[in-house]
Amino acid sequence: MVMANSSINSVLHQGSMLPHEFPLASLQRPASFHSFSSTWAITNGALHVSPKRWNCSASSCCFRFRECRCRWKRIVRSCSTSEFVISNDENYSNKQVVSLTPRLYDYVLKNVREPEILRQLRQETASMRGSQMQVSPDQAQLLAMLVQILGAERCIEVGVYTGYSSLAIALVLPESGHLVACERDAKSLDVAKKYYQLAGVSHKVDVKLGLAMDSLESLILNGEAGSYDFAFIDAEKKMNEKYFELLLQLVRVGGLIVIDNVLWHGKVSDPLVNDPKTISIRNFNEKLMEDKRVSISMVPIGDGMTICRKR
Ligand SMILES: C[S@@+](CC[C@H](N)C(=O)[O-])C[C@H]1O[C@@H](n2cnc3c(N)ncnc32)[C@H](O)[C@@H]1O
Repeated sequence: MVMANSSINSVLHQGSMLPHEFPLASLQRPASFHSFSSTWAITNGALHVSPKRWNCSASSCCFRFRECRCRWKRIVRSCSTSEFVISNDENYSNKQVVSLTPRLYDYVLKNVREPEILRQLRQETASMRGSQMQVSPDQAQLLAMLVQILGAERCIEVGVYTGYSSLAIALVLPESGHLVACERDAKSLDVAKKYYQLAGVSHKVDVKLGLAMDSLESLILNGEAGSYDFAFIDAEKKMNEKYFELLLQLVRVGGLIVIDNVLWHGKVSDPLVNDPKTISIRNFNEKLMEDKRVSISMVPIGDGMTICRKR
Protein backbone atom coordinates (compact mmCIF):
# COMPACT_ATOMS: atom_id res chain seq x y z
CA MET A 1 0.00 0.00 0.00
CA VAL A 2 2.82 2.32 0.82
CA MET A 3 4.41 1.38 -2.45
CA ALA A 4 1.19 2.01 -4.25
CA ASN A 5 0.84 5.39 -2.63
CA SER A 6 4.33 6.49 -3.49
CA SER A 7 3.82 5.20 -6.99
CA ILE A 8 0.74 7.32 -7.47
CA ASN A 9 2.31 10.31 -5.78
CA SER A 10 5.30 10.20 -8.09
CA VAL A 11 3.11 10.11 -11.12
CA LEU A 12 0.86 12.84 -9.86
CA HIS A 13 3.87 14.98 -9.12
CA GLN A 14 5.11 14.62 -12.66
CA GLY A 15 1.64 14.85 -13.98
CA SER A 16 1.06 18.18 -12.33
CA MET A 17 3.62 19.76 -14.64
CA LEU A 18 1.93 22.03 -17.11
CA PRO A 19 2.66 21.70 -20.82
CA HIS A 20 4.32 25.11 -20.93
CA GLU A 21 6.81 23.93 -18.30
CA PHE A 22 8.35 21.17 -20.41
CA PRO A 23 12.00 21.70 -21.25
CA LEU A 24 12.27 23.52 -24.55
CA ALA A 25 15.23 21.38 -25.62
CA SER A 26 13.17 18.23 -25.40
CA LEU A 27 10.48 19.74 -27.60
CA GLN A 28 13.00 20.63 -30.23
CA ARG A 29 14.42 17.14 -30.47
CA PRO A 30 12.35 14.52 -32.27
CA ALA A 31 13.64 11.76 -29.96
CA SER A 32 12.01 13.44 -27.00
CA PHE A 33 8.77 14.41 -28.63
CA HIS A 34 7.41 11.00 -27.82
CA SER A 35 8.20 11.67 -24.18
CA PHE A 36 6.39 14.94 -24.31
CA SER A 37 3.20 13.40 -25.59
CA SER A 38 3.45 10.53 -23.12
CA THR A 39 3.88 12.91 -20.24
CA TRP A 40 1.00 14.95 -21.44
CA ALA A 41 -1.04 11.76 -21.24
CA ILE A 42 0.00 11.45 -17.63
CA THR A 43 -0.82 15.08 -17.08
CA ASN A 44 -4.22 14.52 -18.49
CA GLY A 45 -4.73 11.44 -16.37
CA ALA A 46 -3.60 13.15 -13.20
CA LEU A 47 -5.87 16.08 -13.75
CA HIS A 48 -8.82 13.77 -14.13
CA VAL A 49 -8.36 11.94 -10.86
CA SER A 50 -11.00 13.39 -8.58
CA PRO A 51 -10.28 13.45 -4.82
CA LYS A 52 -13.48 11.46 -4.28
CA ARG A 53 -11.98 8.57 -6.13
CA TRP A 54 -9.30 8.15 -3.47
CA ASN A 55 -11.75 8.48 -0.56
CA CYS A 56 -14.07 5.64 -1.47
CA SER A 57 -15.01 2.66 0.72
CA ALA A 58 -12.35 0.05 1.51
CA SER A 59 -13.27 -2.69 -0.93
CA SER A 60 -14.00 -0.51 -3.93
CA CYS A 61 -11.02 1.61 -3.03
CA CYS A 62 -8.72 -1.39 -3.33
CA PHE A 63 -10.28 -2.31 -6.60
CA ARG A 64 -10.14 1.18 -7.99
CA PHE A 65 -6.72 1.80 -6.58
CA ARG A 66 -5.41 -1.32 -8.29
CA GLU A 67 -7.17 -0.39 -11.46
CA CYS A 68 -5.72 3.09 -11.39
CA ARG A 69 -2.30 1.88 -10.43
CA CYS A 70 -2.25 -0.49 -13.39
CA ARG A 71 -3.19 2.36 -15.63
CA TRP A 72 -0.43 4.57 -14.27
CA LYS A 73 2.11 1.81 -14.55
CA ARG A 74 1.18 1.19 -18.12
CA ILE A 75 1.56 4.83 -18.97
CA VAL A 76 4.75 5.20 -17.02
CA ARG A 77 6.30 2.12 -18.56
CA SER A 78 5.45 3.34 -22.01
CA CYS A 79 7.57 6.42 -21.47
CA SER A 80 10.37 4.88 -19.45
CA THR A 81 12.91 6.06 -22.01
CA SER A 82 11.94 9.66 -21.42
CA GLU A 83 14.56 12.08 -20.09
CA PHE A 84 12.19 13.76 -17.72
CA VAL A 85 9.43 11.46 -16.55
CA ILE A 86 9.82 8.69 -14.03
CA SER A 87 11.11 5.32 -15.05
CA ASN A 88 9.53 2.23 -13.61
CA ASP A 89 11.54 -0.74 -14.64
CA GLU A 90 10.41 -4.23 -13.67
CA ASN A 91 14.00 -5.45 -13.93
CA TYR A 92 14.81 -3.31 -10.90
CA SER A 93 11.91 -4.30 -8.64
CA ASN A 94 9.76 -1.54 -10.08
CA LYS A 95 11.98 1.01 -8.42
CA GLN A 96 10.84 4.39 -9.53
CA VAL A 97 13.38 7.01 -10.43
CA VAL A 98 12.44 10.60 -10.85
CA SER A 99 14.19 12.63 -13.52
CA LEU A 100 14.67 16.30 -12.92
CA THR A 101 12.24 18.71 -14.50
CA PRO A 102 13.22 22.40 -14.55
CA ARG A 103 10.87 23.01 -11.64
CA LEU A 104 12.24 20.15 -9.58
CA TYR A 105 15.82 21.19 -10.31
CA ASP A 106 14.93 24.67 -9.18
CA TYR A 107 13.78 23.10 -5.93
CA VAL A 108 17.09 21.22 -5.61
CA LEU A 109 19.02 24.46 -6.13
CA LYS A 110 16.91 26.21 -3.50
CA ASN A 111 18.14 23.56 -1.11
CA VAL A 112 21.82 24.12 -1.82
CA ARG A 113 23.77 26.11 0.76
CA GLU A 114 25.96 28.02 -1.65
CA PRO A 115 28.52 30.23 0.11
CA GLU A 116 28.18 33.91 -0.84
CA ILE A 117 31.67 34.03 -2.37
CA LEU A 118 30.82 31.13 -4.68
CA ARG A 119 27.59 32.86 -5.68
CA GLN A 120 29.58 35.98 -6.59
CA LEU A 121 32.08 33.96 -8.61
CA ARG A 122 29.26 32.22 -10.43
CA GLN A 123 27.68 35.57 -11.20
CA GLU A 124 30.93 37.06 -12.51
CA THR A 125 31.58 33.97 -14.63
CA ALA A 126 28.05 33.98 -16.08
CA SER A 127 28.96 36.65 -18.64
CA MET A 128 32.19 34.92 -19.63
CA ARG A 129 32.80 32.57 -22.52
CA GLY A 130 32.51 28.96 -21.39
CA SER A 131 30.44 29.68 -18.28
CA GLN A 132 28.39 26.55 -18.94
CA MET A 133 31.56 24.56 -18.10
CA GLN A 134 31.28 25.38 -14.41
CA VAL A 135 30.02 22.65 -12.15
CA SER A 136 26.56 23.39 -10.78
CA PRO A 137 26.07 24.53 -7.17
CA ASP A 138 24.66 21.14 -6.16
CA GLN A 139 27.69 19.40 -7.69
CA ALA A 140 30.09 21.77 -5.92
CA GLN A 141 28.32 21.07 -2.65
CA LEU A 142 28.71 17.33 -3.19
CA LEU A 143 32.43 17.73 -3.93
CA ALA A 144 32.88 19.78 -0.77
CA MET A 145 30.93 17.19 1.21
CA LEU A 146 33.13 14.36 -0.09
CA VAL A 147 36.26 16.28 0.84
CA GLN A 148 34.87 16.84 4.33
CA ILE A 149 33.74 13.23 4.80
CA LEU A 150 37.24 12.07 3.80
CA GLY A 151 38.87 14.59 6.09
CA ALA A 152 40.99 15.36 3.04
CA GLU A 153 44.06 17.56 3.41
CA ARG A 154 45.65 17.11 -0.01
CA CYS A 155 43.60 17.51 -3.18
CA ILE A 156 44.13 17.90 -6.91
CA GLU A 157 41.84 19.48 -9.47
CA VAL A 158 42.32 18.97 -13.20
CA GLY A 159 40.45 21.74 -15.04
CA VAL A 160 39.96 24.88 -12.95
CA TYR A 161 38.40 27.38 -15.38
CA THR A 162 37.42 30.40 -13.20
CA GLY A 163 37.69 28.39 -10.01
CA TYR A 164 34.16 27.52 -8.92
CA SER A 165 34.75 23.87 -8.01
CA SER A 166 38.30 24.46 -6.74
CA LEU A 167 37.08 27.28 -4.48
CA ALA A 168 34.30 25.04 -3.14
CA ILE A 169 36.98 22.49 -2.24
CA ALA A 170 39.47 25.02 -0.84
CA LEU A 171 36.78 26.56 1.39
CA VAL A 172 36.28 23.30 3.27
CA LEU A 173 39.94 22.29 3.51
CA PRO A 174 41.60 22.82 6.88
CA GLU A 175 44.10 25.69 7.18
CA SER A 176 46.91 23.19 6.59
CA GLY A 177 45.11 21.86 3.50
CA HIS A 178 46.64 21.90 0.03
CA LEU A 179 44.92 21.93 -3.36
CA VAL A 180 46.90 21.56 -6.59
CA ALA A 181 44.84 23.37 -9.24
CA CYS A 182 45.79 22.48 -12.85
CA GLU A 183 44.66 24.76 -15.67
CA ARG A 184 46.11 25.70 -19.05
CA ASP A 185 44.24 28.97 -19.59
CA ALA A 186 45.89 31.91 -17.85
CA LYS A 187 42.96 34.27 -18.35
CA SER A 188 40.41 32.14 -16.54
CA LEU A 189 43.00 31.35 -13.87
CA ASP A 190 43.27 35.09 -13.15
CA VAL A 191 39.61 35.11 -12.15
CA ALA A 192 40.14 32.00 -10.03
CA LYS A 193 43.12 33.54 -8.26
CA LYS A 194 41.16 36.73 -7.56
CA TYR A 195 38.47 34.68 -5.82
CA TYR A 196 40.95 32.56 -3.86
CA GLN A 197 42.26 35.90 -2.54
CA LEU A 198 38.82 37.29 -1.78
CA ALA A 199 37.87 34.08 0.03
CA GLY A 200 41.11 34.06 2.01
CA VAL A 201 42.16 30.61 0.76
CA SER A 202 45.09 31.51 -1.53
CA HIS A 203 47.57 29.94 0.87
CA LYS A 204 45.83 26.57 0.38
CA VAL A 205 45.88 26.61 -3.44
CA ASP A 206 48.92 25.75 -5.54
CA VAL A 207 48.05 26.92 -9.06
CA LYS A 208 49.73 25.04 -11.89
CA LEU A 209 49.45 26.88 -15.19
CA GLY A 210 50.06 24.52 -18.11
CA LEU A 211 48.97 21.18 -19.47
CA ALA A 212 47.51 19.03 -16.72
CA MET A 213 49.36 15.91 -17.88
CA ASP A 214 52.70 17.71 -17.40
CA SER A 215 51.69 18.97 -13.97
CA LEU A 216 50.53 15.53 -12.82
CA GLU A 217 53.65 13.83 -14.17
CA SER A 218 55.88 16.30 -12.38
CA LEU A 219 54.05 15.63 -9.10
CA ILE A 220 54.82 11.94 -9.55
CA LEU A 221 58.46 12.66 -10.42
CA ASN A 222 58.56 14.80 -7.30
CA GLY A 223 57.86 11.72 -5.19
CA GLU A 224 54.27 12.65 -4.31
CA ALA A 225 52.65 9.37 -5.38
CA GLY A 226 50.16 8.04 -2.86
CA SER A 227 50.09 11.32 -0.93
CA TYR A 228 46.77 12.82 -2.09
CA ASP A 229 43.33 12.21 -0.61
CA PHE A 230 41.06 13.56 -3.29
CA ALA A 231 41.13 14.42 -6.99
CA PHE A 232 38.58 15.96 -9.32
CA ILE A 233 38.81 15.53 -13.11
CA ASP A 234 37.05 18.17 -15.18
CA ALA A 235 39.21 19.11 -18.18
CA GLU A 236 39.65 17.69 -21.70
CA LYS A 237 37.21 14.77 -21.80
CA LYS A 238 39.19 12.67 -24.26
CA MET A 239 42.10 12.74 -21.81
CA ASN A 240 40.07 11.41 -18.88
CA GLU A 241 41.63 7.98 -18.94
CA LYS A 242 45.16 9.40 -18.97
CA TYR A 243 44.39 11.81 -16.09
CA PHE A 244 42.79 8.93 -14.21
CA GLU A 245 45.85 6.68 -14.55
CA LEU A 246 48.18 9.39 -13.22
CA LEU A 247 45.79 10.35 -10.43
CA LEU A 248 45.46 6.72 -9.42
CA GLN A 249 49.19 6.85 -8.70
CA LEU A 250 48.94 10.13 -6.82
CA VAL A 251 45.94 9.26 -4.64
CA ARG A 252 46.34 7.08 -1.55
CA VAL A 253 44.40 3.87 -0.93
CA GLY A 254 40.94 4.92 0.30
CA GLY A 255 41.21 8.26 -1.49
CA LEU A 256 38.72 9.46 -4.09
CA ILE A 257 38.91 10.40 -7.75
CA VAL A 258 35.76 12.10 -9.02
CA ILE A 259 35.15 12.42 -12.76
CA ASP A 260 32.72 14.98 -14.17
CA ASN A 261 30.49 14.81 -17.28
CA VAL A 262 30.21 11.04 -17.33
CA LEU A 263 26.66 11.26 -18.76
CA TRP A 264 27.73 13.83 -21.37
CA HIS A 265 24.36 15.54 -21.84
CA GLY A 266 22.73 12.12 -21.99
CA LYS A 267 24.59 11.23 -25.19
CA VAL A 268 26.43 8.26 -23.66
CA SER A 269 23.27 6.15 -23.66
CA ASP A 270 22.20 7.08 -27.18
CA PRO A 271 23.54 4.50 -29.68
CA LEU A 272 22.96 6.97 -32.51
CA VAL A 273 25.46 9.44 -31.08
CA ASN A 274 28.99 8.44 -32.00
CA ASP A 275 31.14 11.55 -32.08
CA PRO A 276 34.70 11.13 -30.76
CA LYS A 277 34.04 12.80 -27.36
CA THR A 278 30.93 10.76 -26.65
CA ILE A 279 32.69 7.54 -27.67
CA SER A 280 35.66 8.28 -25.44
CA ILE A 281 33.45 9.05 -22.42
CA ARG A 282 31.33 5.95 -23.09
CA ASN A 283 34.43 3.77 -23.43
CA PHE A 284 35.97 5.18 -20.28
CA ASN A 285 32.74 4.55 -18.34
CA GLU A 286 32.84 0.94 -19.56
CA LYS A 287 36.47 0.56 -18.50
CA LEU A 288 35.72 1.94 -15.05
CA MET A 289 32.95 -0.63 -14.67
CA GLU A 290 35.59 -3.36 -15.05
CA ASP A 291 38.38 -1.64 -13.15
CA LYS A 292 39.01 -3.65 -9.99
CA ARG A 293 41.47 -1.07 -8.66
CA VAL A 294 38.58 1.16 -7.64
CA SER A 295 35.06 0.99 -6.21
CA ILE A 296 32.73 3.19 -8.21
CA SER A 297 29.46 5.06 -7.96
CA MET A 298 28.00 6.89 -10.95
CA VAL A 299 25.86 9.74 -9.65
CA PRO A 300 23.32 11.45 -11.95
CA ILE A 301 24.02 14.94 -10.65
CA GLY A 302 24.73 17.81 -13.02
CA ASP A 303 26.06 16.20 -16.18
CA GLY A 304 26.87 13.04 -14.23
CA MET A 305 29.77 12.34 -11.90
CA THR A 306 31.52 9.06 -11.14
CA ILE A 307 33.03 8.77 -7.70
CA CYS A 308 35.94 6.28 -7.60
CA ARG A 309 37.50 5.07 -4.37
CA LYS A 310 40.97 3.62 -4.68
CA ARG A 311 41.17 0.08 -3.29
C1 LIG B 1 34.93 22.16 -17.62
S1 LIG B 1 36.10 23.41 -17.38
C2 LIG B 1 36.43 23.30 -15.67
C3 LIG B 1 35.32 23.87 -14.83
C4 LIG B 1 35.67 23.97 -13.39
N1 LIG B 1 35.91 22.69 -12.81
C5 LIG B 1 34.55 24.70 -12.67
O1 LIG B 1 33.71 24.05 -12.05
O2 LIG B 1 34.48 25.92 -12.78
C6 LIG B 1 37.50 22.69 -18.13
C7 LIG B 1 38.78 23.48 -17.98
O3 LIG B 1 39.83 22.60 -18.29
C8 LIG B 1 40.83 23.32 -18.94
N2 LIG B 1 41.64 22.37 -19.71
C9 LIG B 1 41.30 21.66 -20.81
N3 LIG B 1 42.30 20.89 -21.21
C10 LIG B 1 43.30 21.08 -20.35
C11 LIG B 1 44.62 20.58 -20.23
N4 LIG B 1 45.09 19.68 -21.11
N5 LIG B 1 45.38 21.00 -19.22
C12 LIG B 1 44.92 21.89 -18.32
N6 LIG B 1 43.69 22.43 -18.38
C13 LIG B 1 42.90 22.04 -19.37
C14 LIG B 1 40.08 24.30 -19.83
O4 LIG B 1 40.91 25.41 -20.13
C15 LIG B 1 38.89 24.65 -18.94
O5 LIG B 1 39.11 25.83 -18.24
